[in-house]
Amino acid sequence: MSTEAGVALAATGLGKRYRRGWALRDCAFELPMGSICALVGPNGAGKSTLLRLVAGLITPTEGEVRVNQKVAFLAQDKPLYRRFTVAEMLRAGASMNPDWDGTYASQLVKEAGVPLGARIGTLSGGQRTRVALAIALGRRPELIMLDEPLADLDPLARDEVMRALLAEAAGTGMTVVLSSHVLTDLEETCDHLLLLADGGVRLAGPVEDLLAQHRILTGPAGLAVPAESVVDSRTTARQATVLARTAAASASAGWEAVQPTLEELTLAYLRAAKGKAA
Ligand SMILES: Nc1ncnc2c1ncn2[C@@H]1O[C@H](COP(=O)(O)OP(=O)(O)OP(=O)(O)O)[C@@H](O)[C@H]1O
Repeated sequence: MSTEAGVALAATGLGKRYRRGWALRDCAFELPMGSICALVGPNGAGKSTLLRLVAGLITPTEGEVRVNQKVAFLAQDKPLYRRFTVAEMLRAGASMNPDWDGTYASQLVKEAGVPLGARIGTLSGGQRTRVALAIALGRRPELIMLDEPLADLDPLARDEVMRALLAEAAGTGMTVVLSSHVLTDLEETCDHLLLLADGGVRLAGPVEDLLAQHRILTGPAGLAVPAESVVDSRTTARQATVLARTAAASASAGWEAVQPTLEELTLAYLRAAKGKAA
């Protein structure tokens, strides 16, 4: 592990066991301050558990996670009171957070075009998310974690929420951890990746480095695969497609090698994890 300076959060040997078994085990990674990190993994991989551990809502069974920044957490169910008006919800935010920046939270709500007098229950999914985001940001966090914030939003609302979030991050230098199943939402926005499967870290690091360390190889079916570095391989009657670790794989005879996109890289690791679990 490198020095703590510039590190937003760092996990070592982190594990959480519920009554039914381990949800997360032997988890180690480090996230630099100011990074925008995609947290991905199949259902039940441990993403929410990890975010809840970082937020301090649950305690680790083993290991530790060190958090060096002031955290806000936007949970999957976006806890907002349906009968409250937006203004009442903002006041509730103020009463629950001693270092609340009310002017800032109200400004974010106004920028989102959400009327302060509207009841939460009458808002669209996108508007509700913007209010929940404004309340999370009203604490002026240095690190914000969002658990599938875009899940129930249409593409336009997803785009708007994402833009609002990234504008905040760019303006403040805030670290962002964003869990999502929609890989295309993450492709253009995230500079770090944390991929979990079966309660373990499968891939972690700067996106640029991870992409540079992998190649997609395509070649005729039956060609000898560079076995030691294969993450995932698929074959049709004519063609084999392999995701291989290390750029050295590009030298393998007969294969055409290109750097994967983030979506291709992530899908290959998710497929590989599913294959192992099956
Ligand atoms: N409070 C809890 N009590 C018992 N088991 C739990 C609890 N929370 C999560 N689990 C279990 O821990 C494992 C990891 O769950 P978690 O919700 O962290 O996964 P996830 O990656 O966020 O999944 P999803 O993508 O479906 O939201 C699952 O097997 C889940 O059933």
